[in-house]
Amino acid sequence: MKKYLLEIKGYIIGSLACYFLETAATAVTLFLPGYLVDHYLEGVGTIWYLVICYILAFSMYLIVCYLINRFSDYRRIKFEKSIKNDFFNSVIDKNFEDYYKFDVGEYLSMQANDITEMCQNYLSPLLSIYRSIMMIVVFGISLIVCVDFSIAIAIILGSVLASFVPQLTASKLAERNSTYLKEVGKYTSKIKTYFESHDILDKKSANSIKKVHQKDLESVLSRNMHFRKLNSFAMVLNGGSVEFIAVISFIMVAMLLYSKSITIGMATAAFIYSTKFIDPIYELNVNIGRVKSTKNIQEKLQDIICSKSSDSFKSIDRVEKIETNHITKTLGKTEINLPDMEFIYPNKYLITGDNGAGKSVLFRMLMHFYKLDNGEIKYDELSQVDVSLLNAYSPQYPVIFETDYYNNVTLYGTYDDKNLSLYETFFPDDLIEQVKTSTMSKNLSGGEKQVIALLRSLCSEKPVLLLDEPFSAMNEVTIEKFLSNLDKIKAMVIIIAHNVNNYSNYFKHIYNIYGTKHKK
Ligand SMILES: Nc1ncnc2c1ncn2[C@@H]1O[C@H](COP(=O)(O)OP(=O)(O)OP(=O)(O)O)[C@@H](O)[C@H]1O
Repeated sequence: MKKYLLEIKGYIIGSLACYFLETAATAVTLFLPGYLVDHYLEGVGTIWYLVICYILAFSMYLIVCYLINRFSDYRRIKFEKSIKNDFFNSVIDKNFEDYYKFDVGEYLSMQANDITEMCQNYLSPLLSIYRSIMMIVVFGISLIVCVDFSIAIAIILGSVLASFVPQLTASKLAERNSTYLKEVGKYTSKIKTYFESHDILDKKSANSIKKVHQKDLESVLSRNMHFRKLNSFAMVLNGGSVEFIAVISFIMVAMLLYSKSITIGMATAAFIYSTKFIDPIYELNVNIGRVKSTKNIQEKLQDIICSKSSDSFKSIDRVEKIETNHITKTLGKTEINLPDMEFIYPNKYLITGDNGAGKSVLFRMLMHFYKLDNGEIKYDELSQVDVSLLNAYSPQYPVIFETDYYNNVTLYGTYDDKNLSLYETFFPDDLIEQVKTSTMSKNLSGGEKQVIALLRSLCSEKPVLLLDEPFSAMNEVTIEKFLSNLDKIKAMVIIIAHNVNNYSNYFKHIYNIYGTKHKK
């Protein structure tokens, strides 16, 4: 958090300076009524003097309040922007295993809710704590100087004791808040799937989904209620301890007035100060609680932002031969045994096999997303290499960005388009025309999306293309046109595909994978 606070130190200093001016202006407006009560008989000049002082102090207070709000907006936006950016970049940079520690919905919820919530409940309350301390000090001194020492000491001591009360509930509150936010992450993940299921739902299944959703919603809100229940109690406890100071000062003013130890003006000032003194103490208590309630969220976000994926293998961008030897991998209850395979640049390979045999898992191992349990994968005799510049991976379900054709195939301009027009000739003209003219690639058909995914892999110009079911939504004409151009691709191409009989004649090298054992 320190790094983010340092980034906005200018705004923080500006805010603190404004808080000081606000406190000074308030202290003057609090002092003047009592002074007026004791000195109004001194003449019209004194009264005018006090009126002008009051108007000036009040005007300064208004101007400073405006500045405080502006500083608050700027620092809040900058703070949130830095954290959201760092969070997004860290998630994007994570390796496969680290990334899948959380679900996409949980990341969405953290990016959209947790960070915003943390900024709301951390930054402003943290500065408000300083503001409250400043007010307590200034009002405390004013009480001692302008009112009466014994009242001032009683109020100050009571305040110090009251400021410890939030500690009683703070850690429990933080724990409940973090449990609630975790549930919100899971809920976001689930409703994402429910909304995506919209098109397959009929009236009956829609009702089932509504019931399941209602249960999920009740579960997440019950967590919120659990947090709020304690929060309500904490507020009453913290508020009550602060209000108790008002009771003490009331009793003391009454006794001092009775014994004629203070004037009516001093009593007026004591009432006004003690009421105003209570506000910052109350705020101090509430804000300490709010800052503490974000502790667990802060730790979770910091874990994600600070943990760097530590693969520091040698990066390679060309390869002559890839070999797999005696690979086994257990995922959940499934044990996968893969046959030994050899892939030579720039040959083209077809991989086929039963559903669930481990074909996609093989690609994830070639990408080093999964670590092997046994066996090895060698890239030109090397087993510890960074393959991100070598392999272009196209997963079973095409990833389509919410942008146009060009940005999709070049991945927002990352890849060169020098051979794009050549690659476009690998597909039927009318299909390419349709894909190119669509302004929002998200709306394309399944087969059209697969065209985009293939063109993106080709434009990467990487020497190894790993294409997982690239034709599953394409018609035969399109598939055959692409396969008849296969030899024009200057890369090692490994394709996972079913209905092998239809296009096995396009491949000289075919591997069949039937090695999965299901554990009991
Ligand atoms: N992360 C995972 N956790 C648990 N099991 C997994 C995981 N990933 C894959 N599996 C299991 O491993 C097996 C192989 O999956 P894989 O996706 O490689 O199959 P596939 O050969 O590509 O099948 P298909 O042709 O149906 O796409 C399946 O039984 C799958 O359920």
